[in-house]
Amino acid sequence: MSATPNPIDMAKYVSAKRALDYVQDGMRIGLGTGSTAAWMVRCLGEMIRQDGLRVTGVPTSSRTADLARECGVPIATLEDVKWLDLTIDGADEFDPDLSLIKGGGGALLQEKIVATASDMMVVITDKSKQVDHLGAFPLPVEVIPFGWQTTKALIEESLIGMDVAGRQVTLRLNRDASYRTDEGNLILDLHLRRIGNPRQLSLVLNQIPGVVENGLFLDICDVVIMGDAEGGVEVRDINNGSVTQERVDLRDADNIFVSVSD
Ligand SMILES: O=C[C@H](O)[C@H](O)[C@H](O)COP(=O)(O)O
Repeated sequence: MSATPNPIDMAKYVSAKRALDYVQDGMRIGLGTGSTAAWMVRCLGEMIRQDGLRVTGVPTSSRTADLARECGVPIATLEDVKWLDLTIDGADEFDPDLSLIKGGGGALLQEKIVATASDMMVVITDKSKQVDHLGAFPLPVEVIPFGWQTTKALIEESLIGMDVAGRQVTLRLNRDASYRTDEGNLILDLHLRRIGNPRQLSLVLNQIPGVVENGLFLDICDVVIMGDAEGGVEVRDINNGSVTQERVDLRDADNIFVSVSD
C-alpha cells in the first residue's frame, strides 16, 4: 500500500478513528474482521503505544489475531474474558434500523458470537454500505461440510414463499477450491437482492440442519459510524435515535499510513 492514502482507505481510517472514542482504559474489546476493522486494530495499536492505553482484544478471526499481534494489541480468547465491554467491526450492509449483513470476509460466526457477548457494538463503515433494504449484498450462510448439498437444497426450498427478490444460492469458492472458514466450514451466498423480512429469514435459516449461522445481525448493533475521505463522519445511535455530523482530527493519519506502507 502506498503512503498516499486512497479515498476508500481514508474513509475507513476516519470511521475507525472515530470509533476509538468509545474505548476506555481497561476495556475488553471485540476486534472485528475485514479491511475497515483492520484500520481500527492499527489505530488501537497506536493508542497503546503512544498513550499507554491498557485494553484486551478478542479477535474474531485468525487474520485479525495476526494483525493484533503485529500491532501490539494484547489479545485473549472469549473463553478467557467471558464478556466484552465493546465490539468494533465493519459490515457489508446496514439499513435504517442498523440491521446488518456481515460475513463478506467469511468471519460471520465468530463475529456474531463476539458482538452478542458485548455490552455495545459499534460498526464502522462508509456510505457504500448504507441501504434502505438489506439484500443487495449476497447473504452469507455458514454450513458444515457434511451433506452441504442437502443443506443447500433445504435452504433453496425454504426461500420459496419468502419475501425476497432473488433465490440463487452459490457455494463460495477460494480460487478453485471451496472457501473454508476458520472453523473449517463452508459458506453459501444467498443472492436475494432484497430481503423483505430479515427476522423471519434469519429464524428460518437457522432452523435448517447443517446451517451453523447466517450473516444477518439483528438488534445487535448500537452505533454505526460512516466515514468519508475528508474526515467527516456521520454517527447514528439506535439507542437514543441521534444522528450527528462530526469531524475527525486527521493529524495522526500520516503516521498510520506511512507505517502500513513500510
Ligand atoms: O466476514 C467479514 C466481516 O463481516 C466484515 O466485517 C465485512 O465483510 C466488511 O468488510 P470490509 O470492511 O472489508 O468491507
